[in-house]
Amino acid sequence: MQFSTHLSSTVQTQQTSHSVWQAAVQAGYPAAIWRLPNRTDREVIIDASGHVSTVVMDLEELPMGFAVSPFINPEAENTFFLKADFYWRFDENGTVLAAQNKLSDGHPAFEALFRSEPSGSKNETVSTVKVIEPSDNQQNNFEKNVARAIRQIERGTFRKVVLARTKTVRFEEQPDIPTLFNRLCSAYPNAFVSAVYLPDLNQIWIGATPERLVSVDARGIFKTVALAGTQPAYDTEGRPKRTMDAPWTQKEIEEQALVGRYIIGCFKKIRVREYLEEGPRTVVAGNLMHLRSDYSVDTQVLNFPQLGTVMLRLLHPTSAVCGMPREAAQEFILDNELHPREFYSGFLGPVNVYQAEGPETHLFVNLRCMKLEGQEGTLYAGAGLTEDSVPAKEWRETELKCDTLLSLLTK
Ligand SMILES: C=C(O[C@H]1C=CC=C(C(=O)O)[C@@H]1O)C(=O)O
Repeated sequence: MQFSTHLSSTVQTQQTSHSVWQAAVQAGYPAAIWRLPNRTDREVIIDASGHVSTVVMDLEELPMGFAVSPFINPEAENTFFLKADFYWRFDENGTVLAAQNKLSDGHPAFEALFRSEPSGSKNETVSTVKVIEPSDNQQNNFEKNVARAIRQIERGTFRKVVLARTKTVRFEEQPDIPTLFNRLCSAYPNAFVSAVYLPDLNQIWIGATPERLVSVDARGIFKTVALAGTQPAYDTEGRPKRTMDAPWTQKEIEEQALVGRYIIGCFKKIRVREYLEEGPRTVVAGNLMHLRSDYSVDTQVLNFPQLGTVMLRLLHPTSAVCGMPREAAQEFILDNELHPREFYSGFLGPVNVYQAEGPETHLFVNLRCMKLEGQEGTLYAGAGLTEDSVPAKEWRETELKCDTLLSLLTK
């Protein structure tokens, strides 16, 4: 799809990622801001329809936009999609590198979004936050659920399940999302950092996830990963551990291997044998370390341009967030978890966004994230369980995962 590169000069050159985000939220337009792993530029999309519609994820057909999927989304047919009516790319200092606009002159969104002068970077602080510490009851319930899951694993109902929990925080006033976003970008350079405003739901989701679900770059290279196993990235004295020294238990090796086997099973289903597998290796994700295997396929050599779409439908939800076998694990999650996951452990990311060489899609699993509704934030974290799981250790693991965001909120 081609874009007009025209934007009124005020819109094109004077905006910052801060000001366009604020303008969209104030005017009630869906907006997404993101930074890809190991990149410095930030990208922003605003949907000028004022609503987020749902689409079937067909990467071949979809226009440029930003996808947000809930955890429960069979065949990815019910995915929220922000159309790129406005698109900007900024460098890390906020200079506009590219700006595109799909609307005709005089569209009411121009007026609503940019009627005032760009406000610049006002209020670059995150308001004071009160963490509602989980009660013993919450911890007990989670650990009871873990024990219940282990019994089901021993009975053979499933081999692995991922159980999640929430943690609530209250802000004195709505936090400044672009500031929080910038903090996440600086703290987690190899994460996918994003914030999405969904006015219909009155929610903002913000996070820094380490898990790529499906990417197809401009050269047609498909990528996915098998990520699992968790340990702190720092030793007890607070010194960073060396990845080569990270000790992994049999439980964690098996947990990650199950995710890898699941991905290979998906390739087998569609008779793709020409995939490259690298790893598993230890990777750092903020305050944590994981085991990760990387998979890639050259879709052009294979003459299989739909691979991204086909794999997305097969992969989501992977056994890194659901379990194995998938159906039994999902049933257990729906029956036992105390909070609906909503967009946590769904996927999100840019779709068909033009880069120098052509359109690219980069979808990530929505982990290490927070839902913000007014002044209340809900953090989500899950832990992969196998028969060797210890309930108290799994709770501790979810606490560490919540810290990825919490440590930056309480800074
Ligand atoms: C489910 C989460 O993490 C997944 C990704 C990496 C490691 C995981 C684990 O060790 O359990 C989880 O499978 C989460 O962060 O909420």
